[in-house]
Amino acid sequence: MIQESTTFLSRLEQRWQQGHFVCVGLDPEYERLPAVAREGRTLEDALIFFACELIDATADLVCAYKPNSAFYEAYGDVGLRALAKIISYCKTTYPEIPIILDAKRADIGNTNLGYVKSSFDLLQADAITVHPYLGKEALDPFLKRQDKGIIVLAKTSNPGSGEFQDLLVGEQKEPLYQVVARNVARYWNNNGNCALVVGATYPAELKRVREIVGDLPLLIPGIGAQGGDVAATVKAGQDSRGWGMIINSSRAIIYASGSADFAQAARNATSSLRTEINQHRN
Ligand SMILES: O=c1ccn([C@@H]2O[C@H](COP(=O)(O)O)[C@@H](O)[C@H]2O)c(=O)[nH]1
Repeated sequence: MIQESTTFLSRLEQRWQQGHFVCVGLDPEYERLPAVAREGRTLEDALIFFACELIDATADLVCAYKPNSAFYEAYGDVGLRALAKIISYCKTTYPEIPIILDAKRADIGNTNLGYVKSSFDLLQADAITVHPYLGKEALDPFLKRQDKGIIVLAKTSNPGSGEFQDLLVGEQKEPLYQVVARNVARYWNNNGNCALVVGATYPAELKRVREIVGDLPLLIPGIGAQGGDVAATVKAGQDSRGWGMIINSSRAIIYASGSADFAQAARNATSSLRTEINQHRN
């Protein structure tokens, strides 16, 4: 039996209630880390130091953290150990803040059991991003985890996302991303643990997804380095309560300064984004 107060969604809602909608993306590239993080440290320790300093500097301002596994996998065992330690640090120090592992997993059912084990049971992430291409049946091992968040790609933020996602499909000739959004909200969310990814770079599509899915949570990347507009994002993305948004920014926050003051600069950038978001909420 899962205690409702410990689920991904309940913790997210507690953060929203306090006006927190920014998700800081923890996507470190060693070469871009400030000298103060690199000097005198191993690669593993530098990644950990950088991320934990960012977490300490922003924890009172965010609704979630989102490490993208690619940035850690790129460093092999060292990176994966760093990722595990960063997640463990955050969960121990700030247990109220959910951690989204951006890994865009999904395979056939029994292979997904491996992904579920590695992301939720070993790494202890609270939510994971998955792609919908294999369908609900295959994703069941993820969807069964009532305590976790299953965040399905619908309309991604990249310039070429329309190649497949905008294809008109089915009897209604609807864009594929809208069919994904509807199916996830209607048929996949039996455990109340689903969310969708919709890029801030597509505010019209974001608005349409919000109309389709009601109050389902939306992870919205594309603010900051990708140029998404905050006002348009909030207008289109907020739910009936003025909540429902996990607005991610990675590079614009974590590299706000390349110097010793990087953590304070990240705090300032997070705080400005938080203020701007709240200015545009109903
Ligand atoms: O549609 C998507 C899905 C995921 N992402 C990821 O979010 C961050 C964005 O980083 P920025 O530095 O703020 O651009 C990154 O991890 C992406 O892989 C996305 O951008 N768009």
